[in-house]
Amino acid sequence: MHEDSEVAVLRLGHRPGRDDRMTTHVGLTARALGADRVLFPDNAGQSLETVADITDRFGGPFAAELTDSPLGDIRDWEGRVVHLTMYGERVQDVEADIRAAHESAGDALLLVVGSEKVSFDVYEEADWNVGVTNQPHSEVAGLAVFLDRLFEGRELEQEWVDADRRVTPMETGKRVESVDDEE
Ligand SMILES: C[S@@+](CC[C@H](N)C(=O)[O-])C[C@H]1O[C@@H](n2cnc3c(N)ncnc32)[C@H](O)[C@@H]1O
Repeated sequence: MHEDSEVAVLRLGHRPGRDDRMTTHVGLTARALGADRVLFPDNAGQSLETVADITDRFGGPFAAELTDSPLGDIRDWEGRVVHLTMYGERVQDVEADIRAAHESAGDALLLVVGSEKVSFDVYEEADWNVGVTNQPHSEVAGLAVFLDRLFEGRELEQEWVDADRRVTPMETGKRVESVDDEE
């Protein structure tokens, strides 16, 4: 979480039309919950634009990029690869090892989430295949729980820089303030 070693999220696969909102939400969730960067497949340009727009307005640092070689990105990753899958080891059993690799050993993490069927190569390339429960659900939910476990809740306190606007938390109602108006 903007510490020394990076946490990046790779969205594997994107079916235009059907996956538009899910791919965008993978990026928004990665940003909101402490990842440094998201990599989208190169047919997900609309999701990239949306995430970049949110980052412009609500702050960063956060990077969104397209990749034409997601499997190559996994193979060439200089760090450790965590693949989120309902078939994997239980997150509560492996989170401490993953956290130690990231925080103590300083390994960059690539968190991989799928859309449709994920090829077996990914299971083999991953350092950890991790299940957030071993029940089928969603890449967005799996990513959110995993990031919160990885950062042990510290991501909820993060400061946002270069934001144009900021939400003021309220018991009732909605308030969004321009950052320039306050400073
Ligand atoms: C809708 S699922 C489809 C998975 C596909 N049927 C397969 O065999 O890989 C899309 C993605 O959600 C994530 N996902 C779904 N359930 C999960 C779970 N229980 N734990 C972790 N990730 C999960 C995985 O990243 C998965 O690739």
